[in-house]
Amino acid sequence: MQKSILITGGAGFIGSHVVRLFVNKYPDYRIVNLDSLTYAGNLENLKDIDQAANYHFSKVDIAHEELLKEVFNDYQVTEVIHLAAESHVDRSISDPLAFVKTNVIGTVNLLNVAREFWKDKQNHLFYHVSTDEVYGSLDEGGYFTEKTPYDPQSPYSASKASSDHFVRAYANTYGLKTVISNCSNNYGPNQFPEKLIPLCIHNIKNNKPLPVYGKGENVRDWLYVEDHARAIDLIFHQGKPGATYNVGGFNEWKNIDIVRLLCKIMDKKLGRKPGESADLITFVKDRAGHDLRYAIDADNIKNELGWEPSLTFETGIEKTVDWYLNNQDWLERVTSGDYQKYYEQHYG
Ligand SMILES: Cc1cn([C@H]2C[C@H](O)[C@@H](COP(=O)(O)OP(=O)(O)O[C@H]3O[C@H](C)C(=O)[C@H](O)[C@H]3O)O2)c(=O)[nH]c1=O
Repeated sequence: MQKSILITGGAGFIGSHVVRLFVNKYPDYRIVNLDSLTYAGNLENLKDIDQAANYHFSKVDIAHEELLKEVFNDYQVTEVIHLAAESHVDRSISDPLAFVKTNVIGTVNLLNVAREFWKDKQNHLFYHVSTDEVYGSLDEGGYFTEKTPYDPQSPYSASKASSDHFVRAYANTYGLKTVISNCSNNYGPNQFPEKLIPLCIHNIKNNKPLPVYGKGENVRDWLYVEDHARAIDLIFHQGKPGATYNVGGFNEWKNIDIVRLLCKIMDKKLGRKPGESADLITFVKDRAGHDLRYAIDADNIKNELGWEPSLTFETGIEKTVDWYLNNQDWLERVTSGDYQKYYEQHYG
């Protein structure tokens, strides 16, 4: 094996796309997917590659240092791509400690195990996959660059900012070779339907209200998840040690416009009258401390590593809607919580 890469959170949304890309593209790498299978982690997301010779799965929580040590030892881990995280802002508002436990303590555990296990630190890489939310909230103008000061506003973004700081502190203090990327909102197949896009697709299909927070004026920059996975591949192989890379789609949308677009696409696909699904739009109480706008300047990764989004938003959103409509059973299973049982019966 050329490399033995531990990918944490590999059963989650972004993680599963990264695991698939690495397993298929690098048959000479051992890919170890480490995931505690919380509500948002689902091995069914990987059923197309889980029989591959270079794929391994380990059900471990990153908050459990002793078990992490065993995994490093069993698989002789040479690199880490760390994606495991609690990621939903609304959940962080109702349960901040869960975010501290996984995103902060879990990351520090992982850093500790890596720095103890890797004797020659410069031969190994610890890659932390993070979020643009660490930069805070923009008003109408400007973009987040790699130099924008951190200004996290939610318990979720505070926990991710903290984990970014720990990664940099371990590079500075212990000589760990690290890299960090901060990405904008992802969309695509396998996203848990608590997030805006899959939630709306699910609710439109089932004629349920589409909850738009506040006036729907908040802006997000959307990137197709496979394009994010491609960026992670490039950064992992070619990123400068110690560097930060911002990843984004140059694709800003107000929430209300995204929801209206989804209604329009789904009206057509479901054979509904134009405007029928939009009747489901329901303005609800705003998210506490709701960040107004995120927008990434992704010029640095473009100039340095030659990365750009490969899909237009029109293509990506069509593919995404089609995926959820063709995978209604997946949606039903993840929303009912039955998917673990289903996976064990079918693939376990
Ligand atoms: C679930 C939901 C959301 N919204 C609004 C709230 C946001 O302004 C926008 C997107 O919300 P969502 O929760 O899907 O994603 P963000 O809060 O922007 O955060 C996401 O993108 C970043 C980069 C991460 O790092 C997070 O992990 C990821 O969850 O729609 C609504 O109006 N109604 C709803 O029901």
